[in-house]
Amino acid sequence: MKKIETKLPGVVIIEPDVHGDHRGYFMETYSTSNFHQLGIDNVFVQDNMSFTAKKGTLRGLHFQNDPMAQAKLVSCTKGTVIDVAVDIRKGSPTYKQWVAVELSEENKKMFFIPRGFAHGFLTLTDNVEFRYKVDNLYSKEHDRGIRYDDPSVNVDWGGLLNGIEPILSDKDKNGPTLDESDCNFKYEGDK
Ligand SMILES: Cc1cn([C@H]2C[C@H](O)[C@@H](COP(=O)(O)OP(=O)(O)O[C@H]3O[C@H](C)C(=O)[C@H](O)[C@H]3O)O2)c(=O)[nH]c1=O
Repeated sequence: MKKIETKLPGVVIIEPDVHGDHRGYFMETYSTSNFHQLGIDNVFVQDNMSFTAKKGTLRGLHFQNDPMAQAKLVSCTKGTVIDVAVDIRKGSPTYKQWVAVELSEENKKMFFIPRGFAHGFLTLTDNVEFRYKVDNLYSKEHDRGIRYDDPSVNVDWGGLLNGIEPILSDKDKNGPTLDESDCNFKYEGDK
């Protein structure tokens, strides 16, 4: 299992060891010991899975406010997405900066996003299966979203939107910018 740092401290890409043979392949996608070696000791308490039928659908940018903030370990097990994490911790040296990574059934990459970051993805294919582990339970009252096209964050979704609005939930379509939101994360040093 290999960890690749990004420009956002704590936000890392993980490449699992894939054991291929004539039948197909096997890989450990998570173990406490492997992740401890990577310096990730979050205790995951919930597994999620979403299915997105159409290419050009965007889910995000989402987070849960403290005290129900969630770190996420995400991967795409069918299809391909551009996955994005945004630093939304006021006072952080990388506040409002973002990183994007292509996750796919093909590349089997995983992406670890600590608490204090918004997360979202744009589907590049139809029939995307997206799976993730979170280290805090879902809390509807703490669930928040900010606009995928927040001009003060200025995420480059791979130039794939070219001004075409992606398929969005009503919540995401009408979401606030980060400055308009009641996001309550404060920077307390990089973990
Ligand atoms: C997140 C969540 C949602 N729900 C229910 C609430 C709604 O009735 C329904 C769909 O929720 P939502 O539209 O928020 O689903 P997504 O747009 O895929 O949201 C997710 O997408 C981005 C990419 C994320 O990183 C978050 O984990 C999550 O916010 O599932 C639950 O029952 N449990 C949950 O943990």
